[in-house]
Amino acid sequence: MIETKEIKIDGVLQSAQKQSIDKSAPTFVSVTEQIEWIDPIDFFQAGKAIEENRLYWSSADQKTQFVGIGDALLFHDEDASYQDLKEKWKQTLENSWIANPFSQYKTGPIAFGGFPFDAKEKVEELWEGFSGSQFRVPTFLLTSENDKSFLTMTVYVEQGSNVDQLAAELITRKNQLLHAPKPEYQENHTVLKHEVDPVEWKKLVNKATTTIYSKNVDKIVLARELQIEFDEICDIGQVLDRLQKTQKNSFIFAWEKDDVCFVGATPERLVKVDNQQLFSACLAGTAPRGKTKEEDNDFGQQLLHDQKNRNEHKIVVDMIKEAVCSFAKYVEIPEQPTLYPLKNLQHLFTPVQAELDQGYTLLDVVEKLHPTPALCGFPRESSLDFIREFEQLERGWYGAPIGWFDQYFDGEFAVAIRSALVSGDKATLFAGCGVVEDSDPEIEYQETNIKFTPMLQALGG
Ligand SMILES: C=C(O[C@@H]1C=C(C(=O)O)C=C[C@H]1O)C(=O)O
Repeated sequence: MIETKEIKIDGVLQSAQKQSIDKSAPTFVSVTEQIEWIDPIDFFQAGKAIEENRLYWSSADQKTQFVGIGDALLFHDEDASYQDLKEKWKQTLENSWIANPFSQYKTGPIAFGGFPFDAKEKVEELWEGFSGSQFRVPTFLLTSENDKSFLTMTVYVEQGSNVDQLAAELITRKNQLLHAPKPEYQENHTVLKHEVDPVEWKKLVNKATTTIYSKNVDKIVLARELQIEFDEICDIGQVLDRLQKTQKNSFIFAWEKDDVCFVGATPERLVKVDNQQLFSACLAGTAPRGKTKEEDNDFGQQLLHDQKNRNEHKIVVDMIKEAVCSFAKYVEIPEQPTLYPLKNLQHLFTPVQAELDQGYTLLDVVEKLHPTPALCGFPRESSLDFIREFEQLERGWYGAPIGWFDQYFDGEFAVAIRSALVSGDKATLFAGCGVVEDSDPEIEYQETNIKFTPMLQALGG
């Protein structure tokens, strides 16, 4: 890996080509520059004009946004192996040329993507383009942080590449993206809404409670689907804009592939690693928000003292604690949960902090944590068996790790809930909830209805 501060694209490409010739192998090139501030969603919209896959990520504190356009590199692994991904990334970086004077700002070569909830699930029509795990390093990556904007361009340079032409093409497309006219946001309107078999779903909740009662299972998380149709092709930029404005304390994400886009606003951090500092979160146990301050406070206090929700939450805390302990010398977890307020509901929340032992990376932790009992149940194998056998829906990337990592394997993954798969004028929304011994199907059904709300509203429903 060569790292320089020289950022003139033609100079960098020429140097990289010399390296390709010396090593008889293509060089992975990444060049970062600071640019004038640009609105991330405008940049995302401008990406539509150059007809390349787009992606979007906003941290839950809304201080960092990433927008990616194009695929400089795609890791697609049907087996969704975490270790293979780690190895492929290391190999890619071995023969690379990284020109980045701004590496402290989450810039440079960064891979974005997701894993399936269950790598053994058969991929049917709905999730067709999203089989296995897929990670992409965008050709153009906008990093927006603390009111500063940076652009990282990434390409492969081969021994025989015409580097002058390559540089000229990159500059043309970059100018198209940066100087596009302010895009018009198209209003999305939902014209049809179809809940997939709510009666059957409630029966499934009953079946889960019976199984929990009679067998050695403590918790099973069950999901359901809501299908909608729009009067026109859905504008993802509009959806992101609404999510960004309404869903505080949430990671906002979009990962587009060939006109299909997985988009959502999830409150649930799986894990973040920054310079071996690890941050995870336990989020399970749900109540609605109140209409008045008093009612809201009452709902929150009831949730904090509700034994059913506290049990559901504790299962998640115990598992995450055990998993993180296997990678870290010390782990800090408060004794009692607090409330995590969202626009439409509130959750029980326990933060987790640790120092990751040398030799382990973000991807090792993601592999160990997923699926947590917040999305699968407990014990993992028995609840997964139940989901595989009885849940009537293809989870795909729903409920699975989605996120990013940089050249040092620093990065962040969230759990892809409160999400929808949008394809043209149709979308499928997903929501689930933890079922325990004393769960009531009607109450769980109502809880999933509230969990659909943020996406439904952002989609114009
Ligand atoms: C499964 C979902 O949410 C999860 C389940 C929760 C619960 O059962 O209380 C709370 C937060 C999430 O961990 C979802 O939103 O689809």
